[in-house]
Amino acid sequence: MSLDLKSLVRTIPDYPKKGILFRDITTLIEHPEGFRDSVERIAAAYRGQGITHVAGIEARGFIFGAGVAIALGTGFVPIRKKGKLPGETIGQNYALEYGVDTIEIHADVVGPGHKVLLVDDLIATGGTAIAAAGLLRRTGALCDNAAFVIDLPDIGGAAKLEAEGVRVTSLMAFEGH
Ligand SMILES: O=P(O)(O)OC[C@H]1O[C@H](OP(=O)(O)OP(=O)(O)O)[C@H](O)[C@@H]1O
Ligand SMILES: Nc1ncnc2[nH]cnc12
Repeated sequence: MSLDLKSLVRTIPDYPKKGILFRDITTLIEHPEGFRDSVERIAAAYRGQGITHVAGIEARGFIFGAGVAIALGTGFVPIRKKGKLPGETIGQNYALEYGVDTIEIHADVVGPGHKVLLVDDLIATGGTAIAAAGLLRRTGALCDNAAFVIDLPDIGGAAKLEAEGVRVTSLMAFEGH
């Protein structure tokens, strides 16, 4: 029988702000089969599709994105929070469910002819992922697929990302906020 990955995600109410139900993946990744199956199920959906790079969003997207890149045999592109990358960067501001932030990539890391799979742990408003896909596309790379461990469909981010022309998959969904 396949492992119930959703049961391994812990929910913590009122973190980091009152009213937020925080979906905590640390309990999923400390479970050996839970971590391995999460990565493998994402990778399985994209094998043979010509993905050249997996891009992961700091910080939780690095955990799953790096694993998926290894599983697919691709390079890994870190999408970092502002000021962390040493080379020339391009950046994008975005709004979070609970604040604002800026993400950056190296300007020369991917470009025309590359097909990038975006990976993150969770999509809520979609602000982070839309900013990330936009950054990758500004390089000339193709970014038409994004994979998440968790979707919060009632917040609507996955639908917004789809409307930007990015096909979205997720391993589980939590209803409500
Ligand atoms: O769909 P959105 O509303 O944009 O929210 C989703 C993003 O929020 C979380 O990251 P966070 O910015 O909290 O950073 P962290 O990974 O460093 O904890 C999560 O890991 C996603 O990247
Ligand atoms: N509800 C939530 N739980 C965990 N991470 C998040 N990032 C944005 N919203 C979140």
